[in-house]
Amino acid sequence: MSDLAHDDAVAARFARLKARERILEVSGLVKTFDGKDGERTVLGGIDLVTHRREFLCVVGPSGCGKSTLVRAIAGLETIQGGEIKVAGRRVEGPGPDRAMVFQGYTLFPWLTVLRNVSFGLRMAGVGKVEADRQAGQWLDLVGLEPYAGVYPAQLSGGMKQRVAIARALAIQPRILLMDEPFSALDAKTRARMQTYLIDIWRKIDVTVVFITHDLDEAVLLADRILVLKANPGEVVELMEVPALRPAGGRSLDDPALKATLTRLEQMIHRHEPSDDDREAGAPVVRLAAAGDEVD
Ligand SMILES: Nc1ncnc2c1ncn2[C@@H]1O[C@H](COP(=O)(O)OP(=O)(O)OP(=O)(O)O)[C@@H](O)[C@H]1O
Repeated sequence: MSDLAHDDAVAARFARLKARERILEVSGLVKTFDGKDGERTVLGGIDLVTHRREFLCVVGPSGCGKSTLVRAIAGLETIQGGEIKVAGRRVEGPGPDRAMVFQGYTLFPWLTVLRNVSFGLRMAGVGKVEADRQAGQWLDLVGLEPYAGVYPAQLSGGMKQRVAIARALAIQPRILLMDEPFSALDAKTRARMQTYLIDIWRKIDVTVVFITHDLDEAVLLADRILVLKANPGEVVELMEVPALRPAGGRSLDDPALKATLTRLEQMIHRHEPSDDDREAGAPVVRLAAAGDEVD
């Protein structure tokens, strides 16, 4: 594809995305916490619109409020200003239209894989036989049907996260909220999980909000990337990733993705905490950059 045809195809893709229904609308979101030195504003007025079936990544320095934002969308935090709407309805607390997957393995160790996945369905009043049938289908989707009868302790880290994804999706949420779900996994497993997740997301009607520290992961996965800065957490930019989704998945060799990555790194570098912040005891913040691994 020529550069121009590629740019046109990307523009058409974003036009289609933005024509879709608004699933998540965050306006003027303010979140404060009481600390020993008084009230601290963690999120200082966040505005964000995410469309149906969009894949949104959230990046920003440690402590900028990524988890707090996602927890607020989940309905797990009281907010001090603004509002959050999911499919047009104001969020007042947790609900089945939103499901979460965390970094740590949060499966119930005393339940089999199948029962872990059917748990939410049973809680929602679905009968045992039907809940198990549906759970089996979700396990099939994440490629773990053969492990239905085993216990989480018998699974690898990547498999546990696939079960956690199946469990979250089983209640058919509108939004899947993922807080650094792959960051405890080794690089190879993590790459495989990214591919699995994109395959699953393509097959079902769900909008993903995915927090990551890893900018490579963000450009490989996202339609758009929400870049936050810290103290207080505010939106720096909602960046469109100018790439299509080829059948074999995106590659960091794609010049458009390389350029996006460079721009992201520069943007985050500009918003890193100053020496004054560091001296004041704020956590030293940086994101791992491509080609900058420790050995
Ligand atoms: N329950 C709480 N009480 C007081 N302060 C809190 C609470 N939860 C979070 N904070 C503070 O709010 C700020 C934002 O935290 P949050 O975990 O949302 O950031 P983050 O961007 O997800 O960080 P990280 O990348 O390190 O996970 C931090 O300074 C944190 O200490």
